[in-house]
Amino acid sequence: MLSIEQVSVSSKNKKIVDSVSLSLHKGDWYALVGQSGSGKTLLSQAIGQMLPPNLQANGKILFHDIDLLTAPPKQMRTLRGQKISYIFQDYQGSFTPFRTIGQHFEEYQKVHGISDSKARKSNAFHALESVGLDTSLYRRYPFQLSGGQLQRVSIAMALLLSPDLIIADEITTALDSVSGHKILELLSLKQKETGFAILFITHDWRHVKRNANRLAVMKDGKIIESGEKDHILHDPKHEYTKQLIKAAPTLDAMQRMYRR
Ligand SMILES: Nc1ncnc2c1ncn2[C@@H]1O[C@H](COP(=O)(O)OP(=O)(O)OP(=O)(O)O)[C@@H](O)[C@H]1O
Repeated sequence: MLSIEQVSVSSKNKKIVDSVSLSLHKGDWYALVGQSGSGKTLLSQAIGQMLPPNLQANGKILFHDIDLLTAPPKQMRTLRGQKISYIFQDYQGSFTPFRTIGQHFEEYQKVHGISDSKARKSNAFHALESVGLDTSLYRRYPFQLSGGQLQRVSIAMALLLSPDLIIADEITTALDSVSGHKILELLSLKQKETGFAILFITHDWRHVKRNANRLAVMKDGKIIESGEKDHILHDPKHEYTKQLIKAAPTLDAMQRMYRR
């Protein structure tokens, strides 16, 4: 479904992401892990032509045979939301404070060509319910919702048009661990229902272990190890991967806590 081939991201004088290749298949939960500043976010932004203007991506990113790096902006605007959706860590920044949740749903659907206002409202209500939220939230303002509720609204919106690919960048970082865990359970449930693939950027090995089926480890702009999760967790080849795994000693303790 998504094939990233030899992709680099550079500024005027520096290559930040260096010849990265990876591919996602339908239903994959693909974790992208690695040190801070290794280029995970920039790689994910390159997929949707969302890079900051001072950065340039090279290589090929094929999504159902469309090269996303060269697709015209109009086509990208349609693809984003309908086929590829982003969910961010900074969910608060995704909402305009003086507009209700309902107005956000309205705007999102209008942009994507849903012209029937009754259908838009019913879609929004259904989307809220599908992520376990009460439809009364439709009339509320973002500041009247908790962090976990707002991130649920982001997920409802991201899934509204049934995309094939979700790009989730540190989506639980700003939440407490129980809310974060619930958000990932929700995403996993939705993935089972609809079969989207997810590129899941995280620092948290607990989430990798629980949710991912495949993963890639990035360091200094390069992928140093990738493949099946079980394989890498049990037999890491690269010293840096071994260190990352070792640095998550609370893993088993946390799992015991979740099971309780
Ligand atoms: N617009 C930009 N111009 C120049 N350098 C940038 C720009 N945006 C990010 N960088 C640099 O590129 C590197 C990679 O950033 P990126 O945000 O992709 O890292 P990351 O792996 O996602 O890190 P983290 O895990 O901390 O979010 C960092 O050193 C960052 O400072």
